[in-house]
Amino acid sequence: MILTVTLNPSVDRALEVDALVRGEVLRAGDSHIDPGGKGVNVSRALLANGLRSTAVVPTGGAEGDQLVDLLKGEGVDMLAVPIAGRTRSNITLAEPDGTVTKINEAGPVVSDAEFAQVSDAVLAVASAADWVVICGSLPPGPSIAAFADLCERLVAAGSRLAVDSSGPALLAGVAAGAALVKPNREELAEAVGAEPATLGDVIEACERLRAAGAGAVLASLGADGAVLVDADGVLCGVSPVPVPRSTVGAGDALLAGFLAGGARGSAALTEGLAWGAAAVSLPGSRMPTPADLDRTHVSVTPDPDPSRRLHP
Ligand SMILES: Nc1ncnc2c1ncn2[C@@H]1O[C@H](COP(=O)(O)OP(=O)(O)O)[C@@H](O)[C@H]1O
Ligand SMILES: O=P(O)(O)OC[C@H]1O[C@](O)(COP(=O)(O)O)[C@@H](O)[C@@H]1O
Repeated sequence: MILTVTLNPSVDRALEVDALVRGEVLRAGDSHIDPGGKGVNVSRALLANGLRSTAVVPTGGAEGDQLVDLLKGEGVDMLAVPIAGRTRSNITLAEPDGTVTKINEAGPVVSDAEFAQVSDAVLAVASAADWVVICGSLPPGPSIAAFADLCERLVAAGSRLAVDSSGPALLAGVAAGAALVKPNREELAEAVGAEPATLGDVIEACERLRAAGAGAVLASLGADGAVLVDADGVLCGVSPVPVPRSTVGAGDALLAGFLAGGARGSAALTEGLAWGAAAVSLPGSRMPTPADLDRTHVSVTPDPDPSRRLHP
């Protein structure tokens, strides 16, 4: 069983528009409402592929109730911790060429007492989980020290911890000795203070995060695929998608596929890339099912060209 923890979940509304024009009334085509937040999406992707997980989510207000209903509707096992604030709604505007514009709310304030309740709920069930996967932004309220403490307690208790977050929260996961971190390109750049231009730059940045405490680094690079750096060495892979439809949740699908594939080596990276590519081909933040997965277009190599330039 995988335990996902989304400290700042959301109700995600995706609208398809012909073209984004500032100051105009835009008429939406298709629209979707999905339960959202990065850990929630990992749980949804695992479930879509027949794998068990439990999603820990602080929830509050009408949107919190809606999130719980949406998760129930999809059959996601959850541990909802009530909070006083209102769960956020995030909006995605998707254009036909695959361009996605997202508006993410900051989210409700989570008080110290509420964060302690969430932490206790996680720690109470963590020992039964194969992985504890903490994903997404931190809500306003909890200090980085409190988040770092949760990560450290999980690692000390012997949990395999994965962290997919940004900024100080990502670095706290690294310093706590998370078994896996999953930064995207921007998060990696922020973590090491340098914008990667080549595959070699990405590999070097991943090695720096490993030196700082992370067991493995799975760096997702959008259309440039993903790089895995762990104790076994380096693997790079791509899975081209001719016409991306919505990249929302692609990183979450990649992470879920990587975990489902055993979290190690070429097979796991292939699985992650297949799930990521499939998510990009689906509308909104819909997570791929086995019927959506095509592993034949994935290529993974242990011997990448470090001078290969990333898309600008
Ligand atoms: N334009 C794209 N074409 C093909 N695959 C993509 C594209 N965008 C994302 N992906 C796939 O989804 C994964 C995660 O996307 P990325 O944008 O790096 O993560 P995040 O959603 O966390 O920002 C990538 O590693 C890749 O496998
Ligand atoms: O916690 P954050 O960073 O604000 O992100 C939350 C958003 O990320 C998502 O999980 C999508 O993730 P991606 O970044 O992988 O596209 C949405 O469901 C959610 O609205």
